[in-house]
Amino acid sequence: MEKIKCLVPESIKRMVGESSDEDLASTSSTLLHCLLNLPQFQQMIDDLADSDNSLCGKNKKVALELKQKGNESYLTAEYASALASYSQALRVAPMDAVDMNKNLVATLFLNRASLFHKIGFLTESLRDSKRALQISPAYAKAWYRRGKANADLGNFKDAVNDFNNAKSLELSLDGKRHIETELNIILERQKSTSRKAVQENENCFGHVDEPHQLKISQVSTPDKGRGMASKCDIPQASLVHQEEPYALIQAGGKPFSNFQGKTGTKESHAKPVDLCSDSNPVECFPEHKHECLGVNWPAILPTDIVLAGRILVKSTSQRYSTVSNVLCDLGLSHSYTQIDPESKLELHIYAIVLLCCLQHSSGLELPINGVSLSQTIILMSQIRVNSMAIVQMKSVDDPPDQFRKLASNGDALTSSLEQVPVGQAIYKAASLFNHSCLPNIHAYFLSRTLFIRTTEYVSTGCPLELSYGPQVGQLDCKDRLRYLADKYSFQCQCRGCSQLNLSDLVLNAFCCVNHNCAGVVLENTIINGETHKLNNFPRAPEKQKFDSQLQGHKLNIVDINNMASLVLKFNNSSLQIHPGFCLYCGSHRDLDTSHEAINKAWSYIKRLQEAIISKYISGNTLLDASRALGILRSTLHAYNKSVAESNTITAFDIAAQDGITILDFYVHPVQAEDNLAQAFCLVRDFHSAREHCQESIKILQTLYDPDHIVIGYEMVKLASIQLSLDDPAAVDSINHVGVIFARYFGPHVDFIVPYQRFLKRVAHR
Ligand SMILES: C[S@@+](CC[C@H](N)C(=O)[O-])C[C@H]1O[C@@H](n2cnc3c(N)ncnc32)[C@H](O)[C@@H]1O
Repeated sequence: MEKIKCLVPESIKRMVGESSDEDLASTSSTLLHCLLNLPQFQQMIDDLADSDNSLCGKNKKVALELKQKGNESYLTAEYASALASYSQALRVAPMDAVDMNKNLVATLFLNRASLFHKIGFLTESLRDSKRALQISPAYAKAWYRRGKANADLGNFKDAVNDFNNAKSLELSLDGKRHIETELNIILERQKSTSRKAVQENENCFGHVDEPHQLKISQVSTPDKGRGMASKCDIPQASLVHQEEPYALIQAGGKPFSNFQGKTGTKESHAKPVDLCSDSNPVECFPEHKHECLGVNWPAILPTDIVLAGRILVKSTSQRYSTVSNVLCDLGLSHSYTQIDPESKLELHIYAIVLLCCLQHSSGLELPINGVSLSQTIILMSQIRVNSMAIVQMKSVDDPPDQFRKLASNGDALTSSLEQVPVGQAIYKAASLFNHSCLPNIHAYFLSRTLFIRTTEYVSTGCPLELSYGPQVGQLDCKDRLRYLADKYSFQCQCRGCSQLNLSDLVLNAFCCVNHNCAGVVLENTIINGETHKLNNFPRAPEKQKFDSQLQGHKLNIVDINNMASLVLKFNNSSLQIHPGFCLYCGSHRDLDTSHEAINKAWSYIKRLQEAIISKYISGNTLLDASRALGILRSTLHAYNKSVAESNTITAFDIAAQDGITILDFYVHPVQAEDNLAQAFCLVRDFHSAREHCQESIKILQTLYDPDHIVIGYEMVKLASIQLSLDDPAAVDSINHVGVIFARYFGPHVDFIVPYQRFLKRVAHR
């Protein structure tokens, strides 16, 4: 891409960079003309779309390495990475390669089928085991896997047939016995439950009794375009929306500058594979040929572009359907005109590349001209703003086993309940939900189905808004605004970015030089954002301050308001904010000197981190780091996020002072709180681990709201540490976890957070 960009003449770059959506037909055809005359461009299309010129090429050795990598990732529950490795292996594995007496491609399909089953993608699991059987019809494990998928999909008759085939093909006696046992279980299930009931309970994850979609309607807003609002008062944790994807692909692909799906979680860099929503995906989407016939573009181009390709193929393969029909039908918003010139050029080039690839490899009957290109660019711009990353909880292993393992090691569970992206999709109706940094709804997925639930009581007429990524408590206002402008090209108008809130004031603040004062001192960059809020909403801050964040949490309002009045002094109707001056008592802090001190302190702490990685910690390194911590604590505000992060170091500090070597412990700032608890657990200092967890929960409750999901994740850790200490307070923590997760996932909590079931049982005992 970079090479091609460099070959585009400056005049065309300028024209494309300045274009609006109305100019697209002419800008794209000018660029098309230019690129088609470049031999380098022709070569690129050949490399991407011609299987003989395959960039990756078929290579058994590479396929075996990727298979091994996939197996390792699978074992460590790195499911997104395992999925990417198996899919890449499938692309490069020669069709006739043999590995351990089995066809390699069939084995890879089988491994991926097991993985899909694990993460709840039953249709994909069924499809991949079918593919394995097409290649190796006598593959007992593939029959067994297909039987498992069929059983969980409620297709009991097929499942029984598959298990019988597996049993007759299986050579080992143990294997036969195992299949026999599972077969009996399935026969029992078939007998005891009607097929309909099974489908409702398992395939639909038990949500059938829950009414939804009655309570919301589409509205038009002055500052955010169309949006969704409540038609009646909606209680907390109500299901307000449920939807299947319009188009879907596994998340990731090459990171494409600004182009990522909105998610609220991490972004994936896995390669795209096919996760189709159709029952017969291979036939429906010719680009799927890439997996076994060696076309490269779906593996090379960014996921958003491949998703656009999928929609184009789908639209043109349906009779009477055209791209403009699809654009009309989707009716999605886009922000082409607002995006930066560089991204506009990339979109133009990708549109040309995509249509050329589709024509070469899929026989797409779509002329490549200004009209089709401008439609493709609009489609890509829509995907950019509206696609969603499908995420699954990483730890989906049987929780009791994990706990048993931990218990037998004498450790507590401190692994985070991390979410991993497994797909990227367009949900047509859900695209109408606007963003808020203080969201009142929460989106989650069961397999590919999207669910949206209220996380607080929503009164009639209120907008229903979810977070596209950043939230109050996680980033300060300026960083959230920058993120949303970069990724989605809009200036956020949500209540979190337009009203004062405590988090934004303390997240990156300095403390007051006066030791008896808990007020905050802000820098210019933060003040600009906060003044913007005050200018836009000039009412007295007391009235609008933190209540909106705290609806439904009356007990804590008093605490947080007390905190708020401690950090800043409300001055009737105005708030005077000046860089370097305490918002409460007005004392002055020299910010330049403070910055110098902090940078120096961080350099000592980084040295300690390096020492920990090298597993040699000298006394001096420790002493310097401890002093540095003191400086950080006396310079930054107590609720500054970096102070919380610097606590991590204390863990190592104490551990190392106790003469304990910390093995294989890698410090990553983003996982600092996790690391801290884990470090204490590693050195069997569960009391300190508990203290840290409680402290970090206290900070997080102030930065977010007291029952935010982030606190739920921390509470799981606290509960597991308390269980290790036989601390009866574990029951309260577990109950609190239950309250928080029920708020976000309603009755689906057991599917999303399997630990929850186990924790509840322990609490009950
Ligand atoms: C996924 S769409 C949401 C539906 C959209 N409002 C519509 O009319 O189709 C995202 C777009 O909505 C607008 N939007 C969503 N949340 C917003 C917010 N908090 N502030 C300003 N604009 C917002 C932006 O234009 C953004 O690109």
